[in-house]
Amino acid sequence: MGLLCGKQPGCCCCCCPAAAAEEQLEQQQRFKLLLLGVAGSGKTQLGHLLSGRQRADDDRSATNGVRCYQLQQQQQQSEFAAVASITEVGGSAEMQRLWPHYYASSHALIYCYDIGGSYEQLRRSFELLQRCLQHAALRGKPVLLVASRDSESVQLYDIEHAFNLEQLARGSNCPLHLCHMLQPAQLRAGMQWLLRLLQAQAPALAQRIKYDLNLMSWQQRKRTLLSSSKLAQVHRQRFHRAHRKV
Ligand SMILES: Nc1nc2c(ncn2[C@@H]2O[C@H](COP(=O)(O)OP(=O)(O)OP(=O)(O)O)[C@@H](O)[C@H]2O)c(=O)[nH]1
Ligand SMILES: [Mg+2]
Repeated sequence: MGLLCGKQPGCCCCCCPAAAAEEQLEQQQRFKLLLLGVAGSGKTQLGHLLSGRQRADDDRSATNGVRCYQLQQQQQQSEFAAVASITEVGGSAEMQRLWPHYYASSHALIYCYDIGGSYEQLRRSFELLQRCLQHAALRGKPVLLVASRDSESVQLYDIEHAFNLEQLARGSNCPLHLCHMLQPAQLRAGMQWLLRLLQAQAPALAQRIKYDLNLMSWQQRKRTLLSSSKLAQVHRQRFHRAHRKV
């Protein structure tokens, strides 16, 4: 005879399969989005837009570290409810060194670029994106590519063709969608595309993130162990040399 839950039918304790399924569903619809792009590309601006927060007039400084935003999608506004936490990491050369630390725990990438920038600036920005997507912990994850600022002469399809973005996406196996930050309907459709994809891939992505995080912590432990054993070896060598001399 198995143990029965003593609570009312439909209760939400951990022993109910219904509660476990609900918890799993909840976890599946909570997504972590990483917001990257070169310095001044509009990440902080976009974070405020997506979270519906007003950016203070005196808040114009570069992000030195990370900034977090929350996005809540209600079921009434869309086919499903979802909560996304968005983490912006600063885009300066120094901050870019931090980026890889956030890849493994993220479900998807939102990448900002200034569409009004020169060809050279755009080329550098997409080269950087390519390097990000080649990282093992980002490969295959969905990417929302968001243009900031106005540019009457350049359209999204010009960018797509000039920088061969389709091939970039195929090369890293990352589904890619382009939109413009200053076009509310486009941005909304872009976020819908991203969240729908994340919802469809939620169980597989959850497994992948767990695996990548375990791998990361194991590699960290291995490095610590190796460096401490190296220290021990140096200590032994010193001792042996002194011993031989005697
Ligand atoms: N007019 C206009 N200004 C923008 C737009 N996007 C960003 N800006 C301005 O450009 C400046 C830099 O934008 P941020 O959003 O702070 O850039 P960031 O990518 O967060 O930069 P870092 O934090 O330094 O990596 C800010 O003063 C913004 O007000 C845009 O689409 N239009
Ligand atoms: Mg910023």
